[in-house]
Amino acid sequence: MAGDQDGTGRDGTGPGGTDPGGPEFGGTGDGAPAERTDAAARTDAVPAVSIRGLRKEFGQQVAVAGIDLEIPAGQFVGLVGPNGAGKTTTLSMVTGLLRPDSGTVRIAGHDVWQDPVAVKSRIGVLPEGLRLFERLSGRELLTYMGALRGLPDAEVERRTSQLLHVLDLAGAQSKLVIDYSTGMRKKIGLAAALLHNPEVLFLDEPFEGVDPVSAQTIRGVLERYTGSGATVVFSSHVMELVESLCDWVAVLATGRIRAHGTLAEVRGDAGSLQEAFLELVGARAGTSATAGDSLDWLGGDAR
Ligand SMILES: Nc1ncnc2c1ncn2[C@@H]1O[C@H](COP(=O)(O)OP(=O)(O)OP(=O)(O)O)[C@@H](O)[C@H]1O
Repeated sequence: MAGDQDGTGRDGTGPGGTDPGGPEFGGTGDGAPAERTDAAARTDAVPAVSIRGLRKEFGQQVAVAGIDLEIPAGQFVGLVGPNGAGKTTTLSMVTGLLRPDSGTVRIAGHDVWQDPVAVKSRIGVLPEGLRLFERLSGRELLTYMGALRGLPDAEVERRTSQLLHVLDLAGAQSKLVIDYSTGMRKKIGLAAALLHNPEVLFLDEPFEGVDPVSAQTIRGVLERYTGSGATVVFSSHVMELVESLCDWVAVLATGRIRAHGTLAEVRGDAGSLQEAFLELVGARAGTSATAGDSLDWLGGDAR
């Protein structure tokens, strides 16, 4: 019910005893905590993501119809919407992977298209349909990504070992990525996205195809990461997951933002986020019954 949570969507105890015990998410990772304090103070004032008039069409299809949204820093943010709502298109534009037709995006105050280097050093991305360097092993992939990010070798080695351990990939570290399962790919992709300790992490359906144990592990890592002041923005269709994880939610439908704010604000008087979501996206009453009638050939009675 509305108001039964403290708005954090988290109980503060962390996930089922998972103790990442290592990667200094949210810190500088280079032994400079004072810098991080300054950074945290800065991001208090500056939104993690600021979107203005964002629009994208594919031919006749308006995928994103002019979005304005400010995502506060230090939050666990869920971007939810039905199939085809424009979530992936929005995330692709926000992370600089797809050029918008119009509009601007700023990450921690930096324009994604005017200042791409500043933005890319501050973000981590786990995109939909993640493409990885398939012929590298998991460890080699992280080592390579660390080098691309310009991290010192010893630091890459340290972070890689810790991430592999925490994400339960240590046993598969020498296996080629092409031989990884769907869930393992998500986890190594997440490790690659976290390696440089970004300020804002964007995840497109991070829990899709992930078993409950791995989901809990990923959850633990992300909760630890946001707990230190970083921001996670993730897309999902799974309302229960969003409700249990997120501080802040934006609901997208037909390329437009239908609601945004804290979980309690978006849920309003509805019994659950799922109910609020169905109201917001205009789910048609009786849809399932109608579908049932039109499928009169389906099922045992029709044989
Ligand atoms: N490259 C493309 N070419 C043509 N149409 C596209 C392209 N990418 C997305 N679209 C269309 O834009 C709309 C938004 O798609 P998008 O993938 O952003 O939605 P989504 O909310 O991520 O959906 P889902 O939850 O099903 O992944 C859809 O109608 C889709 O068909």
